[in-house]
This record gives sequence, C-alpha cells and structure tokens, in this order.
Amino acid sequence: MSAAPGDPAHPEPTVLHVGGASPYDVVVGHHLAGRLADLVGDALRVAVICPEALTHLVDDLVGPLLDPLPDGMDERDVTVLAVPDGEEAKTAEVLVACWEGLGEEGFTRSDVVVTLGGGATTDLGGFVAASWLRGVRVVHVPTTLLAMVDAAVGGKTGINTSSGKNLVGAFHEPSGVLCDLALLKTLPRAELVAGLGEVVKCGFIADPEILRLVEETHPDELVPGSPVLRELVERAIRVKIDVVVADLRETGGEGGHPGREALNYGHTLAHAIERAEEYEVRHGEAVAIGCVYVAELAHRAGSLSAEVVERHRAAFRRVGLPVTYDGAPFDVLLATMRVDKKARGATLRFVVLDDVGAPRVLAGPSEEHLREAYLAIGGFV
Ligand SMILES: NC(=O)c1ccc[n+]([C@@H]2O[C@H](COP(=O)([O-])OP(=O)(O)OC[C@H]3O[C@@H](n4cnc5c(N)ncnc54)[C@H](O)[C@@H]3O)[C@@H](O)[C@H]2O)c1
Ligand SMILES: O=C(O)C(=O)C[C@@H](O)[C@H](O)[C@H](O)COP(=O)(O)O
Ligand SMILES: [Zn+2]
Repeated sequence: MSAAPGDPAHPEPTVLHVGGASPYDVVVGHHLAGRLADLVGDALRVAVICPEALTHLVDDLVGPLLDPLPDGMDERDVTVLAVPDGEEAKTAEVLVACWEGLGEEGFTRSDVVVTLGGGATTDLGGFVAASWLRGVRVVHVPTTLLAMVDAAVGGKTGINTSSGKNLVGAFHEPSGVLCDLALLKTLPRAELVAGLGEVVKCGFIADPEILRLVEETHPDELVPGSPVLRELVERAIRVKIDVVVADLRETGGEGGHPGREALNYGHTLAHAIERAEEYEVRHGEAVAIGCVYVAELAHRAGSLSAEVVERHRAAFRRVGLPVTYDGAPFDVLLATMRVDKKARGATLRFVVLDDVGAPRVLAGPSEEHLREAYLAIGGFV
C-alpha cells in the first residue's frame, strides 16, 4: 500500500460521493493509504480491526498515521485488534472481545475504528464502531472485491447468530471508504469471482451496462489492474450508492421500487444456503445461486421472461459462479428463509424482477412456486 503518486500505470483515483445526513466519499484507485490520515484527523486513538491473516498489511496502512503526526499532536495510539478470518469473525464472542480491546485502550468518542479486510471484517468492525459508546467513527479499507463493491459501502453492519446470517446489527455509515485496487493482487481467484456475484447482481437490478461488460469481456480479463474490472467496480458502487442514498434504512422505495431491499436481490435463498452449509460456501457464490432461484420464481409468478432467466444463468456462469444447488432439502432452506429480514410475520417477501433493471417485491409467493423454482436450480424437496 505504499504511496505511488502519479503512477502512470494507474489513472487518478475516482471519488464517489455518498450524500445524505452523514455524507462520505468512496475512493477507488491504487495506493490510497496516504488518504487515511485525513479521514482519521485528530483522533488520539485508532483501532485497526483486521483478520490475523492480513495483519502484514497494517504497517503500510498506519505508517502515514504516525509520521508525520498532525500539528499539535505529540502522540497517537494505534492498536491492532486481530480477529478470526472470514465468517468466523461475525460472532457475539468476537464482538465482545473487540469491545474489551477498545475498553482497555480507553477508546473515546473522538477516536476512530479502521477496518482492514473483506466483508466479514467490515461487517464486524462496522458493528463494533456502531455499538461502542453508541457510535464512534469508522473508516473502511476493504481488501476483497466483494467488500469494495458492496459490504464497505452503505452502512449495514452486523454479526450472525445460530438462527441465521446478519440477524443482529445496525446501520452505521462510515466516515470514508478507501478501495485500494492494488490490494486485490493477492486475493485468491475464487474470492475475486465471489465478488463478481454482487457486481452481476447490480447489473440485473439496476445497470444493464454491467451485464454487457460481463457478457462481452473474456473472463480472463477480469483481473486486478484491468480497466474493465475497475469500470465494473465503479459501476457497482454507483448502483449501491444510488440505492442507499434514497433509502438508507431500508424503509422502502417509491413508485413500486423496493428501495434498499433491491440490494437484497437473490439473498433470501443465498443466506439460507450459507447457513445450511455452515458458511463453507462463499457469500458471492450463494448470491449467484440465489439470483437464479429468484429469477425462476419470478418466471413462475408470471413476471420474468424465460429469456431473462437464462441470461441470469449465463452471466453468473460466465464469471465462474455456481448456478445450481442441491445441498439441503427445500424445507430446511424454507425454515431459514422465514427469518429473513424481508419477511413480515408469516409472509415471505422476495425481491424479484419484472425485467432487467426493474425490481419489485413479491410478497407471499405460493409454496408450489417456491418448490418448483428450487427444483429448477437442481434442488430436491
Ligand atoms: N454490509 C453489507 O452491505 C454487506 C454486503 C455484502 C456482503 N456482506 C458480507 O460480507 C461477507 C463476505 O465478504 P467477503 O466476500 O469479502 O469475504 P471475507 O471477508 O470472508 O474474505 C474472504 C477471504 O479473503 C481473504 N482476503 C481478504 N482480503 C484479501 C487480500 N487482499 N488478499 C488475500 N486474501 C484476502 C480473507 O482473509 C478471507 O479468507 C459476508 O459476511 C456478507 O454477509 C455485507
Ligand atoms: O446493502 C444492502 O442493503 C444489501 O442488502 C447488500 C447485500 O449484498 C449484503 O449481503 C447485505 O449484508 C445483506 O443484508 P441483510 O440485511 O440481508 O442481512
Ligand atoms: Zn450480499
């Protein structure tokens, strides 16, 4: 993450502004560590929440926070709170351990949490910041494609419980997000591909140009450093920003648009699959399966053409994501889907499409359609 100003191989950073009551910027570019100091400002204490496996990235990130110190500051304490990798970090036990860490440091309301990691880390670290002293500042430095295009933006934070995914959390917007594309170079291919699941999702719910790029680009070109990957990243972030600015707290959209729930496209089944697989399946992979499932459901409910259903299969497959699932009986998944956040009482609600870019909520689909759609993605009842 060392600074490389004016690097001719990389264009200037793109600054994407998120408006609203707590505005902030999402910066996309290369070698952005130098920008962290401005975001941290005059905080005396900084806690970096980071998976153990990525702590080697911390020195480059925090170096500019310590040298030079802001005018008038003669010391700054930087603490690293190392957390378990991936989904294992999103537990009540790890949350409590982070609170204890902040308590030991005497963390006050003017101090800042920095998250460095994938979406599991930004979800956990964001919730630590949301809950400590009822809310301290957080800056996200996402290190996976998925966290850059989705998890770090928009202020949804949380952890899992034994009943399911993200069932405890808060809306807590970051003070800034630094998407340093240089960090993606060490990301395993399977993790990059998982991030493309959320990118393709954004294509279906709001930006057909994303689909065109995916359909016309050879998948081998979707690598860190490629202009097309950068364009996909920026387009997906723009989709997310537009949605969260209009409906930060997921209270609903206007004119039939589902509002923020649109970003949950494919997630009702995806979260149930993740739980059934004890989080051994990547989130982005489960989202791909979940999107194909809900496309099949919409088709049966009479809203989506067979052609667009097949376009789902082709687009997710093209980037290397799964589009079938047969790991759990339908009733097991249905039981988990009943505690999805979009459900209301006994009524299941899904985000479906009438067409590309035209999402809406389907409430209370028939159990027959739910089962048929599961069979259509290779499942069993
Ligand atoms: N809050 C939101 O709006 C939101 C949106 C989407 C997803 N999510 C959540 O995000 C999580 C998934 O995030 P994810 O896909 O980033 O997974 P993740 O955080 O589990 O990271 C995946 C793996 O990549 C490794 N890794 C991360 N950065 C790396 C790098 N630069 N080089 C090498 N290895 C690296 C991690 O150590 C981990 O093993 C899920 O919990 C999901 O629910 C939240
Ligand atoms: O930001 C949102 O809103 C989303 O729904 C984005 C999803 O990609 C993300 O996985 C989110 O964490 C799901 O939220 P949840 O409310 O279903 O837990
Ligand atoms: Zn998601």
